[in-house]
Amino acid sequence: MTTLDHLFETICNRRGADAATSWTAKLFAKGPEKCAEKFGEEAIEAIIEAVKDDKKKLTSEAADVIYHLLVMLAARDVHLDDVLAELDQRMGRSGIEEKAGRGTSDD
Ligand SMILES: N=c1c2ncn([C@@H]3O[C@H](COP(=O)(O)OP(=O)(O)OP(=O)(O)O)[C@@H](O)[C@H]3O)c2ncn1[C@@H]1O[C@H](COP(=O)(O)O)[C@@H](O)[C@H]1O
Repeated sequence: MTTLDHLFETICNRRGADAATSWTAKLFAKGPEKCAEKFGEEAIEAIIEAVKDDKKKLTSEAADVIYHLLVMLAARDVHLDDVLAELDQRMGRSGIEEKAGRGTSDD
């Protein structure tokens, strides 16, 4: 399982969790619109660091962007696998080929 797969699974498992102890559950409780807004904010923060050419902060902000992208997708019931399949299709390759490369334990 890749880092992205693992993170997406963790995020999905936070549905209905205690918002007092889980940031993800807190975001889900605020609704998909708030999740989308938060993703936008994080994207802007990443843009700022890219423009400043602060590689360390850009790396950190990029991680925030990816996390909040996955929360936004989950909030609208869009699965990460479907996004990855779309990317595979654009590269003219099959998802099976990619999965084999990822060394998933479930196949
Ligand atoms: N990758 C992340 C991650 N990246 C960022 N964040 C949180 O996203 C928040 C966004 O940062 P902000 O500076 O905008 O926070 P803030 O100012 O308090 O937000 P506002 O109240 O102003 O909206 C921070 O509180 C971070 O903790 C994350 N929270 C969780 N994860 C992952 O999700 C998993 C589950 O987390 P919980 O749901 O908290 O259990 C964790 O194990 C991590 O792997």
